[in-house]
Amino acid sequence: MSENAARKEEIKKLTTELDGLRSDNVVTNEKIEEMQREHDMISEMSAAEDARADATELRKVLGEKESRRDSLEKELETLKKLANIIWGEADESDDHIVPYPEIKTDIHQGTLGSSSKFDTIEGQSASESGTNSWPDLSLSSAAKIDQDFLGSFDDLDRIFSNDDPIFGYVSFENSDALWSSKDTSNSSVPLHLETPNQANALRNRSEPLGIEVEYNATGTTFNLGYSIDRITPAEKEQQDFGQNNQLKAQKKSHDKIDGKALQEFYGSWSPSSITSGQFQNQLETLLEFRFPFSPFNEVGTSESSDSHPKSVTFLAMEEDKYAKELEVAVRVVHVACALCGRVQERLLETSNDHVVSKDDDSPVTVADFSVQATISWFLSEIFGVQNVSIVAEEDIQTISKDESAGLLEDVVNTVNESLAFASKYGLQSPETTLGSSEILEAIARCNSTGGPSGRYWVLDPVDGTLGFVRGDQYAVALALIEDGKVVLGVLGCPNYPVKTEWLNYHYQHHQTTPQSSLTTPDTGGKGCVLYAKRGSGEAWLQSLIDGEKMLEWPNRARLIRVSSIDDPALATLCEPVERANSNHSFTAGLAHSVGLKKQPLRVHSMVKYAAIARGDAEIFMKFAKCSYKEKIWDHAAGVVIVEEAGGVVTDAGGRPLDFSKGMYLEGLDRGIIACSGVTLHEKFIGAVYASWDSSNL
Ligand SMILES: Nc1ncnc2c1ncn2[C@@H]1O[C@H](COP(=O)(O)O)[C@@H](OP(=O)(O)O)[C@H]1O
Ligand SMILES: [Mg+2]
Repeated sequence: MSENAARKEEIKKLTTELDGLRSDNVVTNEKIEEMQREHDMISEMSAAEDARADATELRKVLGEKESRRDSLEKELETLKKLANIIWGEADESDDHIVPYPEIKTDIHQGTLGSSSKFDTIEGQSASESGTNSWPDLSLSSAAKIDQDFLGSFDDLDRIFSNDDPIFGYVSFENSDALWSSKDTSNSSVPLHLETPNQANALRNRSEPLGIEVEYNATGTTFNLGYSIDRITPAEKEQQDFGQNNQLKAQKKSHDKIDGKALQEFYGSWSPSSITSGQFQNQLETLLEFRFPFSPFNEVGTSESSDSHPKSVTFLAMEEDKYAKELEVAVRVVHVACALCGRVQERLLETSNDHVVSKDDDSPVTVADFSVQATISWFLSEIFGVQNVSIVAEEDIQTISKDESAGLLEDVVNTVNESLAFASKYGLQSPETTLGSSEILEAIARCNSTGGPSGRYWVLDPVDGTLGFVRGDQYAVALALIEDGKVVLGVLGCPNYPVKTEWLNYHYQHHQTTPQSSLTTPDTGGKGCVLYAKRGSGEAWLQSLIDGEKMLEWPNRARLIRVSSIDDPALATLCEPVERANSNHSFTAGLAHSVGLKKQPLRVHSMVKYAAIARGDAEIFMKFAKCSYKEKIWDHAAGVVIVEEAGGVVTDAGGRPLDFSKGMYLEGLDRGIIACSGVTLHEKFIGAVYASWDSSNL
C-alpha cells in the first residue's frame, strides 16, 4: 500500500473517530443541559422551599401582629367607651316624664311658641354663658301658676278625698293657727358664696322654718317642736366650731300655723264642700304633704308607745338611741373619705387605671369597692356580723372577673392601707392584713335588699362616681333605716370645703383643682362630713381630719341649718351635672316659672343635699327619665340631713320619699324636690302641677 493510501486510511479513521466524538459531545451537551435543567429545578425547588418557610414565618408574624392590632383596637374601644362614660354626655332623650317641652314658651316673644329655647339655656355652662342668671323670659309663668295651679291639684284632691286617718287627730287652737310660712318670708338674707369664716357662714343661714301643731293622739296633747326659734346672735356664736350639742332646746318654739296663708295656697279647695271628718283628714294629709319629715310618720311610729303617752315618747325621744350607730357611722365615713381622697389623687396623677365599666356601662373604681369593703368590714366587726345588714351599690360580679385581677389586687392594697389608719379615727385595725377572699366577702355581704321592716344600713360607697373620676365632687353616703324610715344619715363630701364656689369646678374643661390648694387656714379643710339623727332637729358638720390630727367625737362639729332665703329671685338651684340623669330643660322651665334668677349650680352626687343642708343653695331638683328607678342609697343619707337641718324633701307630687319598698324609691312621683323651706317648696310643687296642667290643656 502506498504511503498515500495509508494516510487516507488514517484520515478516514480519524474522521470517523471525530464524528463519533462529535456525536458524543452532542449527547454530553444534552446531558449537561439536562443536568443543568435538573440542577435549576432543584435550586428552584429549594428556593421555593425556603420561600415557603419564609412565608410561613411571615404569616406567623402577621398573625401575631393582627391579633395585637385586634387587642389594641379592643383596648382602644374600651378606653373610648370609658372616656365617653366619664366625660361624654348622653343626650337628654324624650323619655323623661316632663311636660314642659309641650308648654311652648317663646322666650323672645313672650307668647306661646317653641320650647327649644330652654335647650339653649342648658347648652350653656355656667362659665360659658357669661351671665349669672336665667334668661329673662318675658312670659310670667309664675303669675300664671298663682292663678292656675291651685284649682288643678288632681292628686291633692285625691288625697283630700281620702277618709282614712293617717296621723290621728290634729287640733288647732284657732283658725289662724294653721300656717306660718310668712314668718320666714321677710327674713331673707343674701346668700354668701364666699365665707371666710365658719361662724359668719352660719349667721347667714339660721332663719327658721316655723311650724308647730298640737297633736292629740292618745288623749294627751303635746307640742311638736318642729320650728326652730329665730336664733339670736349670741346663740349663733355658739354654733361655731368646737361647740357641742348646746342648741337642742332651740327647736321648741311655738309658732302658729297661719290658716289664712294655707287657704291662700289651696285657694280653690273649698272646706265647706266636705265633711268635717274629711276636713280633718285633709289637714293631716296636708301636714304630711308639707312636712314629710314630721315626727308623725317618722318618729312617732317608730317606737311602741303603748305604756306611755306619745308626748312622753317623743319628748324623751331616747337621746341615746342610735348614739353608737351614729358615732360608728361618722367614724367609718371619715375613714372612707380619706381612702377616696388618696385614690382620687392617684387616679388623677396617673391615668384612669382601675376604672372599669360595669355591665350597665357605669364606671366603677377601686374606691367604690374599697369603701364598700372597708365600711362593711368595720360594721361587721363592731356590731357583729349577724347583726349587720347592708344594702349597698356594689356587688362582686365585676371585680371577680378574670380580667379584674389587677383591680382586685389594688382594692386589697387600698383597703389594707386604710385599715392601717383606723386608730386615727378611733377605730381598731385588724390584727393581720385582710386577704382578697375576706375583702370579697365583705363586699358580697352587702346584699340586703331593704324593705319595710327591720334595721339595715344603706351605703353608696362613692356616690357620683363620674364626679370622682373627673376629679370633681362625690360623696360617701351611709344611712341607717329602721322599719322603712331613715333614722341616721352620714354624708362624707371629701371635696366640699367651706368655700362654696368650689362646688362648681369647670369639669367640662377637664380641669381639676389641685387638692392641696383646697386646704387653707380659713376653709377648715378641703372636705367635710355631715350627719343627722332623725327627730333631733339638728344636722352637724365636721371638717375632714388633716395630717396627724385624730378624729374627736362628738366634738369638733358645728350645727348647720338650711338657708333662710325664700325669695326665688335670690335662691340657687342645684341639679345633677349629667343631662342624662335629670332633665335640665324641665328644671329650667320650673325655675323660670317660680322666678329664679341665678344660674343653676350643677354638682355631682349627694353633695347637692349637703349644699341644701349647709345653706349654700336653696333647691335641689332631679327629674330622671321615666325608665330610671331611683335607688335608696342615692338619697337616704341626704334626705334625713336636709330635713333635720330644716329643709323639706318630697317627690314632685309633694309626698315623702318612701324608703320602705326595697332597693328602689318605689312610687316616686316624677322627680325629687328638696328645698330649704316650705315657701320655696310649695312654689316648686305648684309649678310642677301647673306645668302638667298646661301640658294637658
Ligand atoms: N339615667 C339616670 N338617671 C338618673 N340617675 C341616674 C342615672 N344613671 C345613674 N344615676 C344615678 O345618679 C347618681 C349620680 O347622681 P348625680 O347625677 O346627681 O351626680 C349615680 O350614682 P353613682 O355615681 O353612685 O352610681 C346613679 O345612682
Ligand atoms: Mg350613687
